[in-house]
Amino acid sequence: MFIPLLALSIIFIISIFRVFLHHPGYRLPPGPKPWPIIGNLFDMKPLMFRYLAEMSEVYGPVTSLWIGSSLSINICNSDLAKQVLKENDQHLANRSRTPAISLLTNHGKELIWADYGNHYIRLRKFCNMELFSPKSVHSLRPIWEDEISIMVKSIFKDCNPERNSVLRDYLREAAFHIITRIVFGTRFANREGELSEQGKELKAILEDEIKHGASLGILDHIPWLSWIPRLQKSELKKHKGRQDRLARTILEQRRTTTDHQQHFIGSILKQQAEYEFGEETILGLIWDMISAGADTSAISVEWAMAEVIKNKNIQKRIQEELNDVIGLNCIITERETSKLSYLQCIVKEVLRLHPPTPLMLPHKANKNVKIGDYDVPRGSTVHINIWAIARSPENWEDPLEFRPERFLEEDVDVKGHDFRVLPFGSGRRVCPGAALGIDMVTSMFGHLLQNFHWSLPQGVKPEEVDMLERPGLVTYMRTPFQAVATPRLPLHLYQMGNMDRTK
Ligand code: HEM
Repeated sequence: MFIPLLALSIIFIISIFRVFLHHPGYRLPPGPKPWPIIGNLFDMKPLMFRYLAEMSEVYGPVTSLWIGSSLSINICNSDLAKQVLKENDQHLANRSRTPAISLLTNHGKELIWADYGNHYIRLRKFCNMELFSPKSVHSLRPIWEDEISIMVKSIFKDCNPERNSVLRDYLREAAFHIITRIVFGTRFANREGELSEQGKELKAILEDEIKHGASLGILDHIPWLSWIPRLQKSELKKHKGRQDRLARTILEQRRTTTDHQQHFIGSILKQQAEYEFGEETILGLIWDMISAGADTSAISVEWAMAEVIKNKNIQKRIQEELNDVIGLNCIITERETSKLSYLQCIVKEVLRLHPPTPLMLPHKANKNVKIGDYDVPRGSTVHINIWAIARSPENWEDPLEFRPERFLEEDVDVKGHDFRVLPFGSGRRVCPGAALGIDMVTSMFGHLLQNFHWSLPQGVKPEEVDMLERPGLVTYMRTPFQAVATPRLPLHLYQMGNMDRTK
């Protein structure tokens, strides 16, 4: 009895020391008072970006929270975001990893969770030059056009005025096949949607990934208590083993087949020697691309559909544009996308109002820096609340209104150059898949609106649609959005192959 009590007292005293005296002489941003050991853990809310936005109304645009004994600095203002992502970018480009993420990524041996340094710079160069160059993104287009055509046919098959479509089911299915084809160069299902054994395993792993990524035990936030065994550790190790086994098998199969299609594994294997990739890095890169690429696009299209279907005038205007530019006897191709200016504005507006990663990904300071009037000590985590910044009345007129026209009135970049709207982040760690993401979202959304007229389910009023988010690193709508689809093109077009449906 005496020894546990003594141990607890020592932990208590150390924690007080760590929370209150750890950063003497620093002027830290204001925030709610932390408790010993746990810091502000009990202040945390499932929708953290909403809570942090409320907190900034009380304490100001830069605030701090103690998560256990880790300091988290939260930015809710576009000028301060610029200080983080532009002026101090080099010193704030590391990543904060929970123990679970460290285990799944071998302490950041891949790209997304790697700290900024030689390994990261090499990988990032490879991504920018090889995987996401404009030429590569362009050559991947047939993959997503084919998958979108399969999605349209599947919605058409299920069309029935009595039946509500759960859009997320179609979008996730399409995004899964697009991203796995882009990465592996293989479709893991037949045209009827029946998954192969590898496809089933891939899907199961991705479902588990969400579960593991989201399951942050309280102890995970208190790094200096890392000696206490974590219950989920063995489960995480099992998950990682399963991931590696599957990716290794597919990698070996791809190594021995020659094809001329563009896909990520092909580029990785071709450049492996030049960029000195070890197996660990290749496997990590594969899972990075799949996890970063699939949900973000499906989420954006689901939000876009909800906003447009709620607002009949916007749906009417976009369909008029589609009629004028493309007509009713063929479907959109890449050639026309650039002429669909209202469609592009809708995509920008949805990324402004509903960024799929509202707090981006956590950055970490590798040096003491100053942001605004405050110190950001080395080792602290920095979150940029891009959700709050894009809804700030300081930056936007009627910020909560979904009004795509604002982007017709002002040409605003959404790929990291305008700090009022940062759905892809900015600076060194800006999303390398931004152009691909925008193209995929524009294409999916455009096809859905060109092929079908959409209405809310019988009896549902626009104001009754649940526009809250589901908690997580990426934010789907809390309630899967449902709508009724009615075909608007000549029926024979839904039966054709993708190529035959174009002009
Ligand atoms: C609508 C679609 C997308 C959105 C909104 C989005 C958004 C973001 C954001 C906010 C970040 C974090 C930036 C930061 O921490 O500073 C990020 C990072 C990343 N994204 Fe995307 N993304 C999208 C699509 C994609 C796609 C399609 C891919 C690849 C197939 C991709 C791959 C990545 C990778 C690898 C990173 C990590 C970059 C790094 O740490 O250096 N993303 N993305």
